[in-house]
Amino acid sequence: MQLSVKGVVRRFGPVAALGGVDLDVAEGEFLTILGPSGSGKTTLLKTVAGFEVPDEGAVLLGGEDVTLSPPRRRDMGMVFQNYALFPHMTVAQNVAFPLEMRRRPREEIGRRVEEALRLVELQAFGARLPRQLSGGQQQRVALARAVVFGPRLLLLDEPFGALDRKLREALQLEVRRLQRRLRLTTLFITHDQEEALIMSDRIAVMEGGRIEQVGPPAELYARPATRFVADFLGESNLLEGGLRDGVAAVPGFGGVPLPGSHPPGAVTLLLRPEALRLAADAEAAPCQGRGRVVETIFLGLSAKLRLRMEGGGEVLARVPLRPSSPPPAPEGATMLVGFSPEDVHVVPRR
Ligand SMILES: Nc1ncnc2c1ncn2[C@@H]1O[C@H](COP(=O)(O)OP(=O)(O)OP(=O)(O)O)[C@@H](O)[C@H]1O
Repeated sequence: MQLSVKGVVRRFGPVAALGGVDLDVAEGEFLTILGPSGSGKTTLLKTVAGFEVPDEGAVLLGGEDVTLSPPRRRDMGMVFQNYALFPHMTVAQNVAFPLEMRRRPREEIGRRVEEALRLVELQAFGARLPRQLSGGQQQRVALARAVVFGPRLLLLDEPFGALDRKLREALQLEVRRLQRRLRLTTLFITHDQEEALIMSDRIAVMEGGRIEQVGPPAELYARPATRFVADFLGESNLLEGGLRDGVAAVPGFGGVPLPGSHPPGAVTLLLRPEALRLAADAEAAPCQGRGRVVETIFLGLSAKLRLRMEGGGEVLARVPLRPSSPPPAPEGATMLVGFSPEDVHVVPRR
């Protein structure tokens, strides 16, 4: 169901955990709140869930003002990182719990629990106790319990935080498939930018109790609206330069002619590591400089190189590797570094 957060402020003494948040989540959308620790993600989620009452502003669910409704009236499904299952209840009893609370008929409960367990591929585990399951299986039970009653909204707060990487990746895809299949409007919280990029229809980047930018992953990655977003989402080279007549003077690279029109003055240019070309690959690049490799990190599919530019500054380059590629350049090597101005994004200043 459609969710609107309007001008929400939440203060804890002198701290404004939320400093005026506006956010719309469309019906069926998977929206991720991404931000560093302390940026206000959990406070925002709690406000939506009804565990926090905002000092100002409103929360609307399907157009209905629920700002003052208690959590149980909001009909939201929730999964938290440590949202423990009831340890003394079986898996099936855990999943049945929200239906029991709603006093659904026995026959319906049996049918829905079975359906929900099938959705998370745990139909054979109904009789087990939570402690007889792995961490990933427990989170799948929590997920089944969150969706079994057909919630109006699904809230996920770092639900994979405690799991190892492989399991995390498998569950990310599983949650996404389930969310699409049930067309559940979902608010997901993470501080992991990679996870946000993988899962979301849109991402809202939070910092200091405010939303810095909201948009589809590819848009935020390619055209961040602030320096913070550019830096937080993905890896970045943020080059400072002076702009005159459409050409930015960037240390290490000389003049960079910028596409589009920009007022003269100081500019910040974003250049993603994969936009940089090295050595022979850089020969045809319109913007060039020379750099000395100060660090090489082999990553399997690619290599990451940190280069100190002649003329000042450091850049990070990422070069794809094939099985037949020669090993990436060793530390100490000096090489041509180039890029094309089309791959540059001018980060707006505010
Ligand atoms: N109950 C509270 N009392 C006082 N301050 C609080 C309370 N809850 C949150 N805060 C403060 O509000 C700010 C936002 O906290 P919040 O937990 O929402 O951040 P977060 O982005 O979820 O962080 P994390 O990723 O570490 O969970 C922080 O400065 C935090 O210290």
